[in-house]
Amino acid sequence: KYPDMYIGTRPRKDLPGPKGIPIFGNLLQIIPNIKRMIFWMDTVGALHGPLYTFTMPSWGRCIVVNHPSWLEHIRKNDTMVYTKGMATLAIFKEFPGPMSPFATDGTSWRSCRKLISPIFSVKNFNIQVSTAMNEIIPIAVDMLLSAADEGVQFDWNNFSGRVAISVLYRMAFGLDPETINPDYRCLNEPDALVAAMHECNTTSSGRLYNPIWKITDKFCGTQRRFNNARSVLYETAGSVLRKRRAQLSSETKDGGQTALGTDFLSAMIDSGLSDSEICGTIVTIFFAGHDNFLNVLGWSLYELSRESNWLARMRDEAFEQTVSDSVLKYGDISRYPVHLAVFYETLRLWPGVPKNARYAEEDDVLPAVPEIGIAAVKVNRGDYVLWSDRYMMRSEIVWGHDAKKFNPGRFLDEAGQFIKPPAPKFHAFGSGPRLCPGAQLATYEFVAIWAAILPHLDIVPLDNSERTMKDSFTSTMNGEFLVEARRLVK
Ligand code: HEM
Repeated sequence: KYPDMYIGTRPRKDLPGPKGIPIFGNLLQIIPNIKRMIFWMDTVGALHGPLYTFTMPSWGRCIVVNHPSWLEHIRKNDTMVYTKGMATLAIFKEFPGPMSPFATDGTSWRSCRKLISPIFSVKNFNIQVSTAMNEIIPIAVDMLLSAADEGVQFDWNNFSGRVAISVLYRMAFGLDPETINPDYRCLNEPDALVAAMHECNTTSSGRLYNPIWKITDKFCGTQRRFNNARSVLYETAGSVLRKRRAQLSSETKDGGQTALGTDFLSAMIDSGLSDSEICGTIVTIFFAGHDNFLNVLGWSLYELSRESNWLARMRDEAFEQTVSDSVLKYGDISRYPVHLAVFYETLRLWPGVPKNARYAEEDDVLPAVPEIGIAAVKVNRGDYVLWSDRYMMRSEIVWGHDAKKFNPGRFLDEAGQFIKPPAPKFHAFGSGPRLCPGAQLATYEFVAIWAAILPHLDIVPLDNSERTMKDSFTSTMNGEFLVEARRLVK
């Protein structure tokens, strides 16, 4: 009954795809690729095109739908007709946790998005984000200058990860996590938060295509390491929250006005959220904001060091726009079209979530795509639809003949103004109801940090050869990215 597919799945003779074996479907092809699924999907996509199918335990029937027209349809119906599905939800419920929009669908998802909204809608968002950046950027630049003066080599990804944590921590709590300081030697100090983020992210993404992760993780010690790392994150959030609540209640007892402050924590306390809701939201923000910012800083340097004319244009823009030594404000980023174009182009080639999936709660039909000669596609209730932003955003069908080339110029008009690409053609921040709420924040962070570094420093990778990414939730660079910082001779 199941000649080439996983037991319980329905045959799909109308779709191409790699041939499986009875009962197990494509599991034997997937097992060696569990930790490199993105590359396996690239290889299978090169053979079968943008639409193909495979089956495996715990997921069942998977249909790969690598075209923006299908994504547009799926993502409009996200959280209701298409949900994350049990296989993925089980992983996200462990981390970032059950209170997170990543781990919920339908009405629970709506409540979780609401919990997170005070952060993105508070009136003084401009002030709190700009304040955090104003504090961290001078420290980061001083650290780079100290590395330049000593002529030391360091890992740019280590630097970027620490900047990412520092910015998030300051925005969340209005405090300095002391992850980075003006002396480059801080990069050699172990940092509990950075290590915990790394452990939670790597373990979670390694679970995605491992149908028996609950068993394997228990026996190889991963579960214990993961639990410890997750506790570090929740306890950090919990202890800052307890202190803040104690401070607020002593101010109230004294009969004074409580000064809530302008950080995310204050915004959430002010909206009446419970302790567990606040801690869950803070951990979600760390999960969502850390890796992606680290990655885009790394991949932008990688691309810019191979296309130095764009680096020169960014530097010219930074010199022209910088009127004083202060860090640019949140509202100033539209004056940096080249920085914006580089940010978007980096994310096009190295998207935030390179592969993703949804579970069909109902029977559905994906629209025909006549330009690639594909008729409407039936999706059965219980199927998973999978897509690879990496595949689509490097696809010549979607982005034209130079799709694989780093060319920020595609996002600039003739007058040099930035043109924001439409979603879901540009899908690095997702689309539909689950569109990334941190997109503007990340854009600002990117522009602010590069505009502060470039007038003072050259960051030079030691090895300019081609680099690859690891298979993880995000486009994480494989290995260290060793660089030297050099003071700019004016
Ligand atoms: C370059 C930086 C970033 C990129 C490329 C990025 C990308 C994405 C993508 C692709 C999604 C959709 C995932 C899905 O549909 O399954 C997403 C969701 C999300 N992002 Fe971002 N992100 C970035 C930065 C941030 C930051 C800085 C924050 C917050 C501080 C943030 C908060 C979130 C949240 C909370 C969600 C969950 C949305 C939901 O499921 O409703 N992101 N992000």
